[in-house]
Amino acid sequence: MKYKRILLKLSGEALMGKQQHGIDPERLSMYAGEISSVASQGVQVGIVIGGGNIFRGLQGAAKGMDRVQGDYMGMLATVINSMALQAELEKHGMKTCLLSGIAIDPIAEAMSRRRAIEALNGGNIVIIASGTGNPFFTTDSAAALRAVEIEADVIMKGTRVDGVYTADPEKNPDAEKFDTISFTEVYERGLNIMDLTAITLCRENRLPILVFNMNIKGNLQKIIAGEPVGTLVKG
Ligand SMILES: Nc1ncnc2c1ncn2[C@@H]1O[C@H](COP(=O)(O)OP(=O)(O)OP(=O)(O)O)[C@@H](O)[C@H]1O
Ligand SMILES: O=c1ccn([C@@H]2O[C@H](COP(=O)(O)O)[C@@H](O)[C@H]2O)c(=O)[nH]1
Repeated sequence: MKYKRILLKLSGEALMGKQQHGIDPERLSMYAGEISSVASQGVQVGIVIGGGNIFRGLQGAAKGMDRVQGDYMGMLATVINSMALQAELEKHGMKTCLLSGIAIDPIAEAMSRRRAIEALNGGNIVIIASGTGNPFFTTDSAAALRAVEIEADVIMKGTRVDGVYTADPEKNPDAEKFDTISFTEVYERGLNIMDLTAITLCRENRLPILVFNMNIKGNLQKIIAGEPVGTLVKG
C-alpha cells in the first residue's frame, strides 16, 4: 500500500451530483463505496467534507448577511454532509466515528487529535466535521489542519477535475496537466487548486497533496495501489 493513513477532502458541491442543491443519493453511495473499498484494505481514512452544496459564508455576505454568522452556517452545512456520509458508510458495513470542531453533542464527539488517532487505530473511518471550527476559513484549510494533526501521509483532494493544470481547466480548454508540481510553483503560477492557507500549512509541514477526480470509480483504489492518478503537489 502506498499510503497507510490518508486525509480525504471531499467537495460539498460534488455531493450535489446532477442536482442543483443538496445531496444526491447516487453520488453519496458511490463515494461511500470508493472509501469503503480502501478502508477494507486496511488504509486508515480521515475525511473532511465541504459545505458548498448547502451554504457558504461568502455567498451570504454578498447578499448582506453577517459574514461570521454565514460562516457558522457553512460549518453546520459540513455537519449535515458529514452525517449523510457517516450513515452511508455504515450502510456499507463500515465502522465510523464522527468528530466535530464545534460542540454538537448528540451528533458528534468533540474533535481532538488524540480521539481521532484512537478511532483510526480502532478501525474506524473518521469524519471530521465543522471545518476548523472558526469563521474566515475554508474546508480546504480544515483538511490541511486535520491532516497535520492526525499525521496523515497525504491529503487526497477529491474533486471534479483530474489534477492540477496550468490554469483552471473548466475555463481554459488549453490548460495542461501536471503529474507533479512543487508548492513553490503553485504559488508562483497562482494556481487555485486549494486556498493559500491550506497550501502554506501543507508546505510548512511537508505534507503532500494529491489532487484527483473523485467522480471516477476506482481512482482511490488505484492511488493506494501506487498507480499514477491525478497530480502530486510536494515540497
Ligand atoms: N489550476 C487549476 N487546476 C485544477 N483545478 C483548478 C485550477 N484552478 C481552479 N481550479 C478549479 O478548482 C476547483 C476545485 O474545486 P473543489 O473541489 O475544491 O470545489 P469547492 O467548490 O472548493 O468545494 P466545496 O464544495 O468543498 O467548497 C475545480 O472545479 C477546478 O475547476
Ligand atoms: O473552517 C471553516 C470551514 C468552513 N467555513 C464556512 O463553511 C463554508 C463551507 O465550506 P467550503 O470549504 O466552502 O465548502 C465556507 O464557505 C465558510 O463559510 C468556515 O467558516 N470555517
